[in-house]
Amino acid sequence: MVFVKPAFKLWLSYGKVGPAAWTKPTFLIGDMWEAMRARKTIGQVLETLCRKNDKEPFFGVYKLLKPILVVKDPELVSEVLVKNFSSFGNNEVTFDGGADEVFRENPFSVGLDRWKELRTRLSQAFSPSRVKLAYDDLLTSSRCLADFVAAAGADTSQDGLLLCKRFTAHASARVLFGIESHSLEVGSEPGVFYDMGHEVFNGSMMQSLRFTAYFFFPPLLHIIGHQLVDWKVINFFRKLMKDSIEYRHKEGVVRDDFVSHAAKALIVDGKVDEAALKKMANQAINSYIETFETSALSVGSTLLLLATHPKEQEQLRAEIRERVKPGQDLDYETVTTLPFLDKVIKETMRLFPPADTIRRCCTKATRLQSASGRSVNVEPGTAVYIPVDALHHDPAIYSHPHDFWPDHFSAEEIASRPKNTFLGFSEGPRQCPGMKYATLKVKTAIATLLQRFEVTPGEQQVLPIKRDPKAFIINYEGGIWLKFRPLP
Ligand code: HEM
Repeated sequence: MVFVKPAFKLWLSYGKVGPAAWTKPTFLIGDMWEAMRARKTIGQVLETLCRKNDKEPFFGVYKLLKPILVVKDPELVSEVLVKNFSSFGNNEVTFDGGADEVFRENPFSVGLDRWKELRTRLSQAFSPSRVKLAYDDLLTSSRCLADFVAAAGADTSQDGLLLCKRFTAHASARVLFGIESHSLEVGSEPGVFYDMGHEVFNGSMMQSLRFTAYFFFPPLLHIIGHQLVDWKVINFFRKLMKDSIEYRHKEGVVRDDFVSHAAKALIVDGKVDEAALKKMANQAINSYIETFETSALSVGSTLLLLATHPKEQEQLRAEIRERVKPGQDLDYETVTTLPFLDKVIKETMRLFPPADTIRRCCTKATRLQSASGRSVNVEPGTAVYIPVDALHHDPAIYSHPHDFWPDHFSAEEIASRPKNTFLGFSEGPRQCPGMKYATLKVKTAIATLLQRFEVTPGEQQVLPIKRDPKAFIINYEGGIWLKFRPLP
């Protein structure tokens, strides 16, 4: 009690966040209880609090006893994410030191000292020219997805999320590890490559507990262990990478792809350098984890929105058919320059962003001052949250905040709203380094499917679509159910 009361008064003691901009948290529990019980997502909890603090550029909340500054004014969002990186460069939870072997090689989870090195390495691996190299593999996987969908027949309502995860597993096996997986083989189970990706976020009770602790109460990880990625998964991928690189080296296989670029640094005197392999495999595992759920969900969400918006679906198909005649190949230049496809994908990510909250930690004392004159001193160690859902659904920013309205991404609408208010991949130096690759993957899959099928909601689809707060990243109540009718 002696400790708790002052902790709850902390925002007031900062003096600058006045009572109006300070929520009244539940004693000991704070403001995130509904998110902790999976009744709402964190993004939804923050969105409700943002509406209550409509006039405030920022406000204080509590996650258990931890005070968090929520910044919602677009100018200040830019300050935190882009302009004042020296004060807000760190993510909320960092894993430097002895923690999880894989996660401590991920720019997302390390402090600024290591971040730069890891980030540079990853940005090179996913540079625009390397992403272009991945296109043939992405197209092959998209065609396999279309064949897989066709085999089920027009009357079958298919589990859209499972389909999309099978697709990302297939694409990642080709692009990141240079192997063929069986995850889109008609009549077969999704296979071990899929299972390993699925296991990361849907593994044992202990894994789920660790992920929950990672988001809500990181000190608990010191007691229950930091190992977020199971050793079984890590060892599987390390061996896979080693075998793939050794095979190419022995057989003299030369392909201009991700794996060949990785292999160049790994073979020393005709043998695989084990230490370098570990690093490279950790990077590939992280990339597989980053892409497995997020890309699958982006493809699945886009298909669901197109299935429930036939007019937009038809408009998109007409755009594709105008550029690609029947029987003609969908090439890289075409996929990356279809304007309506680009709008549809961004609009899907606006309505249902896979990352609904961006969490930073202040590293250098600074002062945030809004144009309205309100200001707050932010001390090192303070957690700062950007409420992505609230910004994406704000009627002051988007003309049709709760509708599927691809024209939100027309040149006029973009010019009429403040910068950095679309945060599907975030903004600034920590913006998602896989953005170009993930976007290409989603676009290729959607364009390939729409060329061949009309998509409609399956009978089990729960409508209207609502997010399922129990999902680790994003899902919808009852899941995603789709039917694919072949087109002439
Ligand atoms: C549709 C798919 C994806 C979405 C929606 C997505 C979204 C995001 C978002 C919102 C962030 C947070 C950025 C921030 O903290 O400001 C992020 C970070 C990150 N993403 Fe992605 N991502 C996707 C796919 C990928 C892929 C394919 C990779 C593989 C390279 C990847 C690697 C990362 C990494 C390493 C970070 C941390 C970056 C840093 O802290 O510097 N993501 N992503």
